[in-house]
Amino acid sequence: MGERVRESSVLLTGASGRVGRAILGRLGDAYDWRLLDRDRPTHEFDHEFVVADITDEEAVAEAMVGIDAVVHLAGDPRPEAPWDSVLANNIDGTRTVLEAAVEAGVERFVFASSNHAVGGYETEDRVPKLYRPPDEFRLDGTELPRPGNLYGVSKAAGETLCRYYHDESGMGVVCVRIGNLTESHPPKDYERGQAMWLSYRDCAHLFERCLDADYGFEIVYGISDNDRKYYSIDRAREVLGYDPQDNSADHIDD
Ligand SMILES: NC(=O)C1=CN([C@@H]2O[C@H](COP(=O)(O)OP(=O)(O)OC[C@H]3O[C@@H](n4cnc5c(N)ncnc54)[C@H](O)[C@@H]3O)[C@@H](O)[C@H]2O)C=CC1
Ligand SMILES: O=C1O[C@H](COP(=O)(O)O)[C@@H](O)[C@H](O)[C@H]1O
Repeated sequence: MGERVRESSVLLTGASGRVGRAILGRLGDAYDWRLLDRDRPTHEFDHEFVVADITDEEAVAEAMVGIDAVVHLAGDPRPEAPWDSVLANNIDGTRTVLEAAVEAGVERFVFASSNHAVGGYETEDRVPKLYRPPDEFRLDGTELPRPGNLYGVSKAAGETLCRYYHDESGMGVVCVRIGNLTESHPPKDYERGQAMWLSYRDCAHLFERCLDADYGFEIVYGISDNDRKYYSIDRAREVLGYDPQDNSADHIDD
């Protein structure tokens, strides 16, 4: 299978949120988007908008009709989210979206995973030097998940669901362990956030590559090309053609 054609119909779940905004802000005209969120949009979108909860199997199946690719962002993004919420929104919701995607013959599925799926690697003996440039420790996506909270557990479960549905159906799936997305500049006075910063520009480019590249099953890290980093972006470069333009070190005096 070669690179995607641009006329793809793409379902974007969780479209009203921050990551959705970063993607649509730059790629709004690049695909035929169908947006989905449980919250009604607070502003006008130039795209079809489905108000639905991703745990509603019928509504999700209906939203999947005619869709070529899915970017699945909907979920509870709070690192401190309680179990009942991540169980429903992040685990059950992700299973529902994956199931409907396979049923509808979707070709590409992009899952918003998180740095928190591997937060447990930030052990006391590794931090804070892990967040600083000379340190050579790197996670590259081949390591086992090691969540540091129940939210991270739910993201690791989402990745496992992605693996299962890929193996069952052959649908191309990429799990993006997103770092810390902030607009304009990296978080201030927060070394961890600077090491895993993802700019809006690089975020949109990465998701564009996830929609256009050819792959089977992948786990990649979604961060900018920061001097300070403990996540490798080599796999994203190799398989997806990710070519980030931003670096948190360039904003140190902002
Ligand atoms: N913003 C970041 O830095 C990071 C985000 N992520 C992941 O990316 C995804 C998007 O995150 P953000 O945009 O930051 O969060 P957000 O809270 O701004 O957006 C999430 C959207 O999903 C919707 N949603 C939640 N549960 C839903 C459900 N059951 N059915 C339908 N819609 C539902 C919400 O209404 C919201 O509009 C999340 O899965 C999050 O875990 C992962 C790592 C870092
Ligand atoms: O998965 C996520 O990670 C980012 C970064 O984590 P943090 O603990 O350094 O804030 C977080 O901001 C975002 O809300 C979450 O979904």
